[in-house]
Amino acid sequence: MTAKLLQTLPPDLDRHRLPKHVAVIMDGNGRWAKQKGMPRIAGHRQGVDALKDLLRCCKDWGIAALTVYAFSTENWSRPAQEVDFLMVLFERMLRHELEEMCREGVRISFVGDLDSLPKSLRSEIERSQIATANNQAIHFTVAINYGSRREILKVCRQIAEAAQAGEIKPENIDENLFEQHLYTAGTDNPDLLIRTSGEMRLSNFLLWQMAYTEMYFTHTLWPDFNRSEFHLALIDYQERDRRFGKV
Ligand SMILES: CC(C)=CCC/C(C)=C/CC/C(C)=C/COP(=O)(O)OP(=O)(O)O
Ligand SMILES: C=C(C)CCOP(=O)(O)OP(=O)(O)O
Ligand SMILES: [Mg+2]
Repeated sequence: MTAKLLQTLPPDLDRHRLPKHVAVIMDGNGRWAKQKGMPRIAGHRQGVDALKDLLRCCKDWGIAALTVYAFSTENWSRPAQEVDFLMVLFERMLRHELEEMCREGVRISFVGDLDSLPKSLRSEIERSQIATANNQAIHFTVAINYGSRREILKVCRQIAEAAQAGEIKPENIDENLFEQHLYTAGTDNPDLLIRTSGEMRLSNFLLWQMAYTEMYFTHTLWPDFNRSEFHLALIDYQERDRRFGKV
C-alpha cells in the first residue's frame, strides 16, 4: 500500500508546475562510506541504488528528463583505484540495467568526452544509446568525463573551423547555433538542479545550460537521497518565482 502510494505524485505537488528536466550532482558518496568506516568505493556502489530509485521516481511522477553528473573531467585526478572502480561500475550498471530500461521506456544518452573512456565502457554506452533511442517515457542523460569548460571550448573550435571554411559568417553566430554544438544539443535546459552533500558549487557542470536553472542544495549525502528528499526539493521548486529577467 505504502509502496503503491509512493508511486503516484504526492498530493501536495502540482503536476502542472513540475520541472520538466531535473539535473543532479550526486555528491557525497565518499563521505557516506567514510562515516560508516567503509572504503570510498562502497559509497559509489550504494550511490547506484539511489540513482536507480530516483530514475524510477522521475518516471513515476511524470518528469520528462533527468541528467546526472557521474564523472567530471577533473575526477581523473583521484586515486587510480577509485577511478578504475568507477569505470567498471558504470559499465556494469549499464550491462545490468539495459533490459529494464528498455522495458520501462527509458531513453539513455551520454554527454562528455566519451572518446577517452575505456573501450569496453564505450561499447556499452553505444549499445545502450542505440537500444533505447526510440523510448519515450523519460530521457535519462549521464554525464561521464564531462566538463563544461571543455564542452564550451569544443563548441568554439567547431564554430571557428566552420567560419574559417567559409560555411558561416561571424555575425550569424548566435545562441541557437552555439547550442547546436553542445553535447546537450536538442535537449531543453534543466529547470531544477539538485546537489547533495552540502557543497554549494557547480563543479564545472552544465555552465551554459544552467543560466536560468533553479538550484536546490541539501546536506543529505547522495547514497541517502530518496523519494522523500526528492519530494522536498520539488516542493521548494514549486515555491520559486522564475522571472527570467522580467518583472
Ligand atoms: C552508471 C551510473 C551513472 C552510475 C552512478 C554511480 C555514481 C553514483 C557515481 C557518482 C560518482 C561520484 C564521483 C560521486 C561524487 O561523490 P564523491 O566521490 O565526490 O564523494 P565525496 O564528495 O564525499 O568525496
Ligand atoms: C558528482 C560528480 C561526478 C562531480 C562533482 O563532484 P566532486 O566531488 O568532484 O566536486 P568538487 O567537490 O571537487 O567540486
Ligand atoms: Mg565530492
